[in-house]
Amino acid sequence: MVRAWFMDNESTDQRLEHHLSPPEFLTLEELFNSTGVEYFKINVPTYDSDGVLEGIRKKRGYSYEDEITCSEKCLPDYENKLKSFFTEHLHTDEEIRFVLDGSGYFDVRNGKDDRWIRIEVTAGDMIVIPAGIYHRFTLDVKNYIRAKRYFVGEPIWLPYNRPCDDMQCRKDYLQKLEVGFSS
Ligand SMILES: CSCCC(=O)C(=O)O
Ligand SMILES: [Fe+2]
Repeated sequence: MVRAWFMDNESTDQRLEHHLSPPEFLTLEELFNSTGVEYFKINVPTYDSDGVLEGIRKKRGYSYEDEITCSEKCLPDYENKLKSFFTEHLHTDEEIRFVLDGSGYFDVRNGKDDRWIRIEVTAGDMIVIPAGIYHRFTLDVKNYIRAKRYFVGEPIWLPYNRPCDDMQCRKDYLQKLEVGFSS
């Protein structure tokens, strides 16, 4: 079961869980309603043949796919990449990740009050981070994740660091936040 929770404001190691005291968790429905983040459970041993991932890809038009491994050994320019992943930013398109192995945290801003929500992802978790939402990523204390990345058309990975509130994708996102998300 994927978990999501509101973060504390401690400036200790970003790889720690950073729970409030007492911890305050969100359900997937609460996460979706307050951020637009979507979640799919995929069975890693059978995803190639069971049709679940294929169905999502077809329905959403994901035409591009590749794989990324984040570990000190496998990721070129590791330190700088991790720094930029964890710098608050947004994209003009969805950020789609399907975790094959390892684990990590995607942090997204709560729509209502801008609080950080931490989403823990492990093998079998597929998340879709909407265009225009402020977010960031960090490895956890195990320092390893392997994930597939998807994209509609030619991939654009460019991050726009906060603040970039004048961008059209940000305005579109805020509009969806106001009227409510629909998948
Ligand atoms: C789990 S994928 C690693 C993070 C990443 O690709 C990103 O933040 O863009
Ligand atoms: Fe991102």
